[in-house]
Amino acid sequence: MNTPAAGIAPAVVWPESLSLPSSVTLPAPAKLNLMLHIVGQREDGYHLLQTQFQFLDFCDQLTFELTGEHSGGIELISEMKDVAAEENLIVKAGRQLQRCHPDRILPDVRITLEKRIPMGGGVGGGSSDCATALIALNYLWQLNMTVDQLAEIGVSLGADVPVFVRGNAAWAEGIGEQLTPIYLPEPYFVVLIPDCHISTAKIFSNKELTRDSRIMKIAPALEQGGHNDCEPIVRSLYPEVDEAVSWLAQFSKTQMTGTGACVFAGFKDKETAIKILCQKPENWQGFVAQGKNISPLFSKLSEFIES
Ligand SMILES: C[C@](O)(CO)[C@H](O)COP(=O)(O)OP(=O)(O)OC[C@H]1O[C@@H](n2ccc(N)nc2=O)[C@H](O)[C@@H]1O
Ligand SMILES: Nc1ncnc2c1ncn2[C@@H]1O[C@H](COP(=O)(O)OP(=O)(O)OP(=O)(O)O)[C@@H](O)[C@H]1O
Repeated sequence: MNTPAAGIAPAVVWPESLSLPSSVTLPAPAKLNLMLHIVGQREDGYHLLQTQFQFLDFCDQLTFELTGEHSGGIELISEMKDVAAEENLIVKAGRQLQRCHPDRILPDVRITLEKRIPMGGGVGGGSSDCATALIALNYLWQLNMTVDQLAEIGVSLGADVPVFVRGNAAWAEGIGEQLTPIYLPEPYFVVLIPDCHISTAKIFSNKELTRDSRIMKIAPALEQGGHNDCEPIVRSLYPEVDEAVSWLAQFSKTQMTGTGACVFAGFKDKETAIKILCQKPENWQGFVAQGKNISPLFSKLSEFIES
């Protein structure tokens, strides 16, 4: 019998405890929404979605160092100029964990962020940084919180945080937090980064947005794939995105991820993907990365399991 190319997967099991060195560098992977259907809206304005998330082996890097002090300090070193440290989702993650343990003075931590994931690109960089901070600090501060508790904190910081906390490619419903682990083919994606920063809230509040896509069952959705309901709005508002989709679509089925701006197409082998990326207009930005069903963060942390 042939194994299907896509289906429901077992959830990864995070180790209960890990002995991490006092200075450790961990990845925060980007994600793609391989389809994004909007099927309704909640009373609080949040949209009900059906989406497939897959991770990319294209990551920010976060280095965590325990400084030896115990004064509640979380220092963030980053080149992100337009987001104040206390507004950064990494520091917010740490503050939430501190708030959950008011009776403990947790060790001070210095976090250095090496940012590679384009901001506001629909590839989830902020959410992923946030999730890596939640997972890493849970181990480093020996809080023993469960993945469910971390995912609950995560969703209060951003709708996309839980998928990064849980670590599986996923079929997502609700506002993106009801997750079913899945496996999918792991192609090499050409990802183009149009030169525009798109606000998620702005796209979700657009009157013209389709909000009544037909609700799909998981099996046909995994088999048939889908489209992105935000794409027509974004293409009409941002000519850079429209051009990028039209260009990449010459080579393969192309879609936008999340609320944009990045657009992607998948290819079976890396060489083909690189060859296509090399043909893009010189002033465009982009990269090639492989789709991953298990988060690169989980894979990296597994190296620290004591045998
Ligand atoms: C578009 C996706 O990237 C798909 O994965 C996510 O749904 C967006 O997730 P995110 O960036 O973590 O979004 P959040 O920071 O939680 O929300 C930003 C804004 O987008 C709108 N929003 C977000 C998610 C959602 N399901 N419905 C919404 O209407 C809300 O106005 C919210 O204020
Ligand atoms: N560590 C962080 N990295 C990136 N953005 C952050 C971070 N912390 C806070 N932010 C804020 O979050 C906003 C959205 O960031 P992000 O790059 O995750 O967008 P996105 O890729 O469109 O996300 P999504 O696909 O989840 O909608 C940024 O404009 C920034 O103001």
